[in-house]
Amino acid sequence: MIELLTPQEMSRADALAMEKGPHDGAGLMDRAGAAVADAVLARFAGAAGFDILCGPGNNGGDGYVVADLLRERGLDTKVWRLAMPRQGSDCEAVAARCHAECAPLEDYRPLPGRIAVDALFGAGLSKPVGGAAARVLGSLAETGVRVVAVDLPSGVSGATGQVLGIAAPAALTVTFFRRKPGHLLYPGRALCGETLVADIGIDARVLDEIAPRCFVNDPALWRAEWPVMEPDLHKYRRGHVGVFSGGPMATGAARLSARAAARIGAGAVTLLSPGAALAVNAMHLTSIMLRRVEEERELLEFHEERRPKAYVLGRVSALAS
Ligand SMILES: NC(=O)C1=CN([C@@H]2O[C@H](COP(=O)(O)OP(=O)(O)OC[C@H]3O[C@@H](n4cnc5c(N)ncnc54)[C@H](O)[C@@H]3O)[C@@H](O)[C@H]2O)[C@@H](O)CC1
Ligand SMILES: [K+]
Repeated sequence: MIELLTPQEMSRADALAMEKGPHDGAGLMDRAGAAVADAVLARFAGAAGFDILCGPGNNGGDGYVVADLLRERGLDTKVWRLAMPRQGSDCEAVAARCHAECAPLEDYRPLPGRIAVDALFGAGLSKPVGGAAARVLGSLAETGVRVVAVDLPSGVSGATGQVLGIAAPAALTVTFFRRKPGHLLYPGRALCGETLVADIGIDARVLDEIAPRCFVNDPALWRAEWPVMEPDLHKYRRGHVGVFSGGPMATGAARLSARAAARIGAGAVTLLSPGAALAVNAMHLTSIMLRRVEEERELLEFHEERRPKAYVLGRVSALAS
């Protein structure tokens, strides 16, 4: 089963990992930034340059690490900061040792051919994006500059996938440890582009304490509950379903229900049809059986004979008593 973590659960995972070691906050951030830089280089090494858009929190901290690593490679790299790093944060520590050139975010203009690394907000997004950040994200979306999002496209809620204010679509999103619901739920899912999950050295055992309640809808989640057919199973042991049809002008829902019952594994399905609709139903049925049931007596006869396990009836079903 693949766990999904809400932003709060992810913060707890970070905190537990720091508590248990071996990496402290800045160490995890170094690994997160390195994972993003590796992904950027693997796909966009030939870009004209790299603009790293950094917010004031730890998402921005990942951005400073990316900027330093790309700069060390001799690549044209520039940091555009929305605000100074939050005091006392891991972001502040990594920003202090970042050697990339820094400029205010409001002076940033997207240039074709360059890559924008979006490290404005991640798990800590707490209100709709406005001001300079919103203008920049809007201009990224308009110019179609390729964006690599750190953790999540800024503006996308990790909890719900909803956009708070504005978000720029990313070509690639690199997230850490586990995905968040916002990576899978629309519109976040579409805004993330390709999503990579990087191992940043958090021990999976932290999940025992967090006890996540949300998982990727994958066969591993429900395969154990899937009914297994024994080799000697036959249709008379898989239940019979009776489906009531309406009159000649109201037969569709009943046939859809009958097909659905057959598809989910009923051994036999009988469509119980008023006489006037028999021909209409017969025209459309192959493996579903058809039987005239118009009066209570006919239903009782069918019931005695076939002992169905379930009946499906809708608004148009009616019997003459
Ligand atoms: N050491 C750590 O804590 C690690 C954190 N990681 C990164 O840290 C991120 C989470 O960091 P934070 O919890 O600091 O949160 P963020 O950096 O996502 O954002 C929090 C900051 O942004 C401000 N903010 C939030 N929404 C805003 C808005 N709409 N407009 C203007 N300002 C806004 C908040 O006031 C706060 O200063 C993750 O997404 C991940 O990228 C990873 O590097 C792993 C290690
Ligand atoms: K981001």
